[in-house]
Amino acid sequence: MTEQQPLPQKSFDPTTFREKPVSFVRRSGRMTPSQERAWEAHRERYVLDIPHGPAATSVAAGATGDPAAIYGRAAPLVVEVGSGQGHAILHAASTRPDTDFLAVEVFRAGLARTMIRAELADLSNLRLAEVNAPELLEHYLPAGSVDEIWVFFPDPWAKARHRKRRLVSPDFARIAHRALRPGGRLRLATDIEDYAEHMREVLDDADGLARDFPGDWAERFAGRILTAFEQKGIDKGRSIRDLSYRRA
Ligand SMILES: C[S@@+](CC[C@H](N)C(=O)[O-])C[C@H]1O[C@@H](n2cnc3c(N)ncnc32)[C@H](O)[C@@H]1O
Repeated sequence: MTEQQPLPQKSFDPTTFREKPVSFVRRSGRMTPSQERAWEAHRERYVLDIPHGPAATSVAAGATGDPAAIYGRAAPLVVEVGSGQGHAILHAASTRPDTDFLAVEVFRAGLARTMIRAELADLSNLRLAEVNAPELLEHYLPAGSVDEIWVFFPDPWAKARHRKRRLVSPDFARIAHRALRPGGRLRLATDIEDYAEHMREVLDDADGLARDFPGDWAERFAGRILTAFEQKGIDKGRSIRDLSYRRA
């Protein structure tokens, strides 16, 4: 009798396993020696110590954070999803000392750059989180605790088979609605026309979020500085589309 061979199994990788598709492919995260040094020296001051779940950038079940305890005061909170190198949030944190800011990014070298500039400016109203942003907004932060969520130039995932990875989805709209306080805002910008239209369609349909602009697109949000990333889009002749939604 021949023994039946087991079918080859896909191996289970606990560092990438998740229930839902994510909007990023984690880059190597390799840092320069000076970024490594800064990361070690200042992570305690700036990086939230969030317990991870099954994936390296997930939020462990039951992990929560209290903004008043994190910043040592009660102040409006702005969360930037996918802060990249931190240009927008560093500018905002240094010009608005009465507001607290949280940069959420899965790319550690980007966070290290943000941290170096935060430390140079001695910013006490900025923190960094190295996690998948939707999980932080859905589980870690208390419901109604965020004044503004910023999503500037999210990865477009242009190919049809990758669309499910787009950050802005009906599920994200629900998560943003939960995290925002009543009257809070979700601000977005992109240089990819098709993604701009997708975002507007999804968010127009979302329960509890209302368009906060007349006409087709929002005005450029004055607090959003021009980043190198945006400049590249402009150089390619792309239109920059802003959107703004208010939580009922
Ligand atoms: C195209 S870049 C834009 C960066 C920045 N907002 C800017 O305008 O320069 C998108 C960034 O979002 C980050 N990102 C994508 N999905 C994310 C997620 N689910 N959680 C946290 N960061 C994410 C990526 O690592 C990447 O750095």
